[in-house]
Amino acid sequence: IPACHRFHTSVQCCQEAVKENDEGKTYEFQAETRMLLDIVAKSLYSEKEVFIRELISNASDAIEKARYLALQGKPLDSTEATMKIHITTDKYDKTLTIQDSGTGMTKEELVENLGTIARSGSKAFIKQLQEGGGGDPQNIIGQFGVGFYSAFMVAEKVEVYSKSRLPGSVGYCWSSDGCGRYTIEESTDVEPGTKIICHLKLSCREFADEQTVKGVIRKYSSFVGSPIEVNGEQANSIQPLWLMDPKEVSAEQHDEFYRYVSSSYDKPRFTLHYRTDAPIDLRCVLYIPEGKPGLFDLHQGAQGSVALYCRRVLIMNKAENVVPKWLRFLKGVVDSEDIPLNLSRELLQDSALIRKLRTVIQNRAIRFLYDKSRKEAESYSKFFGDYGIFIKEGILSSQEQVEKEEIAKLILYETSALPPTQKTTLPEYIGRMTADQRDIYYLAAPSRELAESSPYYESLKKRNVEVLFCYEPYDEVVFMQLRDFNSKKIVSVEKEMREDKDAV
Ligand SMILES: Nc1nc(Cl)c2cnn(Cc3ccc(Br)cc3F)c2n1
Repeated sequence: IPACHRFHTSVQCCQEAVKENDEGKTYEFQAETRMLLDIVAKSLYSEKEVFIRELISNASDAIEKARYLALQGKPLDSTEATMKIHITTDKYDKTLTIQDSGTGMTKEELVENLGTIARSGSKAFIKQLQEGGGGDPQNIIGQFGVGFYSAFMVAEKVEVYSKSRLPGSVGYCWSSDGCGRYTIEESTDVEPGTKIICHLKLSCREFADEQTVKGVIRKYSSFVGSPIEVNGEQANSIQPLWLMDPKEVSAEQHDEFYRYVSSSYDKPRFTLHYRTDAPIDLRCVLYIPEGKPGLFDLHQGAQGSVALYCRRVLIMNKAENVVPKWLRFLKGVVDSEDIPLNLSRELLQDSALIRKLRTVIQNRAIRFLYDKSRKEAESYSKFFGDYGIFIKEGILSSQEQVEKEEIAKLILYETSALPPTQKTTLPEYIGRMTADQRDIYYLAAPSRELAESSPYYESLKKRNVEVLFCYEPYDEVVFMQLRDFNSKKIVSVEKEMREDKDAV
């Protein structure tokens, strides 16, 4: 036991007051630690069920660590059998037990992993939390241990049996009711690793039901690295496609994964599978559906269907802010290690991290689609026919000219330079401009016939100047909003002619 616990002197003791009592030592949490743990246990999470995700994540990390140590040549029976997470439910005792054969905890770690919070400037963190700041408090709550405390959202008592795999370690039993006091004592016949028994509150007894637990695992932990068994039956199985090398993944695997993430029965029209580690760690698989968007999908408020993961663990299954609104037709998974694992819904809303993620994804999606418009003009044109409305919305809703022009690279229009139904992009129009032409011209008309017979068009035709045709009122608004592209003015032929006439 660290010195300060033995000789209880107010100056030295950094952590807990120690009171002797018959069944071993009872510790008190320091005030800050207790405040933070109360926040974690009461308000940090939007849904209580995430405690299962947190405990599984800690168990999985502990197994990963043990696997890593084994690779380092430390003596360890790293047979696959022990590398499982065993979950058992008992409806009669109202308990949920999660056991792992990971590295386990020493007595110090059992105490430290919760106590470190007090030392890592929790006052500032608590203030930030209480002010609801959108900051990224990755330092503390992403850390090992605090997620554990979410168990007290549903448990009136939690027992932790743990034995470290360090040679010569003995097993301990840590127990607490989550109200600031805990006991810790040596315990015999503890397996190496950690076993956590949650004695559920009466109001949370649903988590002693096997089907409920399996449902929560399927929702958040389908892709966790270690096999998870619930009452002896495997409960997670799906391969995290996004972590695989893009070249290794077959079209069939994408079809199956697409159906899983989009809970629909069609296939992906386009698949964007990529990873980057700068400016942020990001692995993602994004799909554009074969099917046309439904009226509901068009709806501004329609929830995106991109799920946000952190290290294979689901954080949010309809992460609205991860992709920009105009890309809400994308479906798939975004996984970033830079997201603190157990951030709640509220904290994720508009954090700087999410904004960075969104920008990276938007730029990559634009580049991907622009490539498609050049390499697969036919399928891109079909895509634009079905989804162009979203892209035009993107131009109208974006705040910066640079971003507007980036998105504008994706729009297709009919043009006087190509036969009817063939379309061009703005960059292609510019590629055909003659040296003396300064502006990009467009003409709004209800149809091609009317456009070509318009007097405005006649004069430009004579001067052999290319004119873009737009038949929807919406398109005209897009051009008026866009104003410039690639430092060329976008000019309506009508206005141009009127000014000339006025000028004459
Ligand atoms: N499963 C597992 N395995 C390992 Cl190695 C660790 C390390 N920290 N934690 C979180 C934690 C921290 C303090 C207490 Br008390 C309990 C608890 F689960 C772990 N959980």
